[in-house]
Amino acid sequence: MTPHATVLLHPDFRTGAIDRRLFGSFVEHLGRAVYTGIYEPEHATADEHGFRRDVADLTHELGVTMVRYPGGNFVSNYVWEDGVGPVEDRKPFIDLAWRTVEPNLVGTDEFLQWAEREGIEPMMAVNLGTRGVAAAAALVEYCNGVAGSRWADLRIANGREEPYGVTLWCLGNEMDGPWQIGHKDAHEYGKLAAEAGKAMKLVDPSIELVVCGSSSMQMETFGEWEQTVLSYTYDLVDHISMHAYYEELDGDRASFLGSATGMDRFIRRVVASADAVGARKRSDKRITISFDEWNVWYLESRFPGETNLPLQHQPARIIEDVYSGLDAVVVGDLLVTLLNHADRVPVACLAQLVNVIAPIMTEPGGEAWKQPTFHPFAATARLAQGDALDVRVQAPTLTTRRHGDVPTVTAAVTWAGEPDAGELGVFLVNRTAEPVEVELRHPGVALTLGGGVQVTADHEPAVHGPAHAAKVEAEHVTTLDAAPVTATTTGTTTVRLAPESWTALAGTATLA
Ligand SMILES: O=[N+]([O-])c1ccc(O[C@@H]2O[C@@H](CO)[C@H](O)[C@H]2O)cc1
Repeated sequence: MTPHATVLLHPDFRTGAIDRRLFGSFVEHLGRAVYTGIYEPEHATADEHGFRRDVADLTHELGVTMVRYPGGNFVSNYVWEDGVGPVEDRKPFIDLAWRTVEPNLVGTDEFLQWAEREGIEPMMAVNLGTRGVAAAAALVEYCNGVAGSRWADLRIANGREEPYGVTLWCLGNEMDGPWQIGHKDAHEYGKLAAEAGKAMKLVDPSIELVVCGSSSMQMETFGEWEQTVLSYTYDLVDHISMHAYYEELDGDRASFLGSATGMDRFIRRVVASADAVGARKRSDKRITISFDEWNVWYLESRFPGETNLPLQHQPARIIEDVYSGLDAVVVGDLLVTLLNHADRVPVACLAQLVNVIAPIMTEPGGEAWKQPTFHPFAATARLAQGDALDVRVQAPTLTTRRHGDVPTVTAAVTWAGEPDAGELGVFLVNRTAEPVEVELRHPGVALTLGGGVQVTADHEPAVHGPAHAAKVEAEHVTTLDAAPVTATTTGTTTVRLAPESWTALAGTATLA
């Protein structure tokens, strides 16, 4: 039988090393991400610091390497000094981004110590909405400074002697978005980011800076924004941010299943925009991408919009999207795109970690459980090791309303180990409603595929709660003891993919 698609791979053709920070996530002071999410002192599993053990354990199982904090839109009106020092002296404030009274029980020290205890790298954001250069530099000094200066000494007085050594810093959040508190145009933001970033690196030259790119590819200022902002900051920053959320709109399943091709085009366009600035500057420096918000989010179809939110005095159930098996297939496919851009995307954050558009859900005082989207992320974080290979996929395309022509099959392959003997991770997506045969072509390479994980899409609306999540898991997430291989010859291995599915397989390979 003629294969539906072919995937050509060879270890001599590599895209780049997979930075472990690709498996980051995000905890914002938003809804129940912090309070009754990672932190709930009254919970049965809470540790001595008030953080939920069950959530931390699921975070480890998810394979999250890094967590971005404290926002998001929240950071653009956050006064970090109000969140440090004795808890009893801290004052609540109205967070304007999500119209919620923030009690300031968890702040910089509590978050950074949680991340440290859990072995997770923190990624911090500074407020460039309502604040500026001085507050940003002070926060870097508070986190990373040694004894003998004002803000470092304040940290020490607050009980933390050792600097935290936070490496990754976001210069604000989505500053192009009209919804952002302290929204700016590209020139205003570019100049402020350049000055804030300069000051922050003068405090600690070892930090890496992320400048804000566009909030989405649909923003009117997209492209122009990237080039203007980088014209001010190119020599200073390390990364430019990308944010993208995908959803099924108007029952357009084909477009939704093609989301990862939309993400791929978005990445290529941001790379082109950044490289255009570099070319103009005759610079050999390459700006990389921090894809620090990505996920499925039913934003347009279900989210009421921040300005309509009633003022909340308790952690509220804001944007607690419930995910389906279909959403999980798309999340797996988005990870395929990220792997295929390993050379330009070293940092990414699944937005978010818990309760808010999240793979982990909790009930206050109750259980914590996995959403269907948990599974492709966990399997990819586990199996994608070493380098991403530069694979060549040939597959028929189909035309979608939102993304134009998209391939019916996508693939990523990773190779860890020696140049002539590697452990493989093979990630394959079938976007069609029929099973397909995919021929892996590996000339000169002896390849053995083992087991893995398969996720299939469903046709049912997702229902909130652990019982439905468990049902989706039972029916649509399968541990494969063996790869679904249907034929082999020297140099080819054919696998069969279920309809609308994401499959991850482990393998071993040696040069023949
Ligand atoms: O497209 N939009 O309308 C849109 C609106 C808000 C928005 O916010 C971003 O997503 C929020 C949730 O992760 C983060 O706090 C923020 O950075 C991201 C996109």
